[in-house]
Amino acid sequence: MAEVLQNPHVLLKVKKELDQVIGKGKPIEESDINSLPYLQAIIKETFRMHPAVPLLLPRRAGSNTDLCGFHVPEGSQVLVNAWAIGRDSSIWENPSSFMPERFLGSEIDVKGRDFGLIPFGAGRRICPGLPLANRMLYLMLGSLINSFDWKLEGGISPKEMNMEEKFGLTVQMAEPLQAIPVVI
Ligand code: HEM
Repeated sequence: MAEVLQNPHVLLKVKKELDQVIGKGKPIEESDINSLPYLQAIIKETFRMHPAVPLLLPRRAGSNTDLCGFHVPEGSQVLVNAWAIGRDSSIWENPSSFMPERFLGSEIDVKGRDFGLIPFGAGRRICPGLPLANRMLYLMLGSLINSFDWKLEGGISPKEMNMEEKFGLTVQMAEPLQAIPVVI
């Protein structure tokens, strides 16, 4: 939501998509999600830049392994930095820019098969809540955007928003977003 409000051109574009596919102010149904490619791209782009669990869950190396020139001894704790992967310029063009368009027409998804985008992890310990979370995100974000217009509290402009992050097991905005819904 913060990225959408910070990028008014993205907000305009997704509002237009929602208006055309669902109709202004109407609630979103699960069956609508497939017809909303730009909303889907916004969620993927948000996961790329702001994975909620930035280091996934720790792993332990089951055996001695050589990986990309590094020796990983058996029993080592291994952390996978999904946050850094999402900002890696060898994988993503302009990694610091919020550009949902990069996912339009792309096959990349968040289900653990594209290692450049693993907000739910991958492999045997992938998040079991993925199917639920993924659906809920579209319904929540899409409904908030389609049901209201939004203004930033204190009359600040999108450029003045503080987008700094606070790291921990999960990552959050350092300064929580304060936005006011305006009934359409
Ligand atoms: C946007 C929402 C969510 C995100 C981004 C997320 C992300 C993650 C990540 C990154 C992991 C670690 C996976 C790994 O290390 O490979 C994880 C594990 C897990 N998640 Fe989620 N999750 C979300 C929602 C949920 C929900 C809704 C549930 C339950 C209904 C859930 C239950 C779990 C459980 C039980 C694990 C541990 C799995 C294991 O270690 O075997 N998550 N999640």
